[in-house]
Amino acid sequence: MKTFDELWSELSEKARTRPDGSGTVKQLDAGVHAIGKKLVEEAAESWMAAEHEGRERAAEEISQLLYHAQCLMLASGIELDDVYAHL
Ligand SMILES: N=c1c2ncn([C@@H]3O[C@H](COP(=O)(O)OP(=O)(O)OP(=O)(O)O)[C@@H](O)[C@H]3O)c2ncn1[C@@H]1O[C@H](COP(=O)(O)O)[C@@H](O)[C@H]1O
Repeated sequence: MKTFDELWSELSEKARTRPDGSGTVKQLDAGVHAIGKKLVEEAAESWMAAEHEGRERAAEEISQLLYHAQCLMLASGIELDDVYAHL
C-alpha cells in the first residue's frame, strides 16, 4: 500500500535512476502518446469495473489509472504541485 505522493516519489526516482526491469522506465521511453493510450484504457476499465465488477475491482483499476496518470505527468515534465494547484 502507498499514497499518491509516495508513488510519485518512487516513480520520480525510477525516472532518474532508470533501474533494469522497471515498467515505468519502459512507459516513459514509449512516450506521451503511448502513455496516453494506456491512460484512456485504464479510465475505461475503471468505469466498467465500477459499473459491473464491484468495489474491489474498481479500486484496482483506479489504482492503475492513477499510476498511468503519474507516468503521463513524468513524461510531460509535470510536477505534483502543477496538478495540485488546480484541485
Ligand atoms: N501501481 C503500479 C501499476 N499499476 C499498473 N501497472 C502496470 O500497468 C499494467 C496494467 O496495464 P495493462 O492493462 O496493460 O496490464 P493488465 O495486467 O492486462 O491489467 P488490466 O488490463 O487487466 O487492467 C500492469 O501490468 C503494470 O505493468 C503498474 N506498474 C507499477 N505500479 C507501481 O509503480 C511502482 C514502480 O513500478 P516499476 O517501474 O515497474 O518498478 C511499483 O512499485 C508499483 O507500486
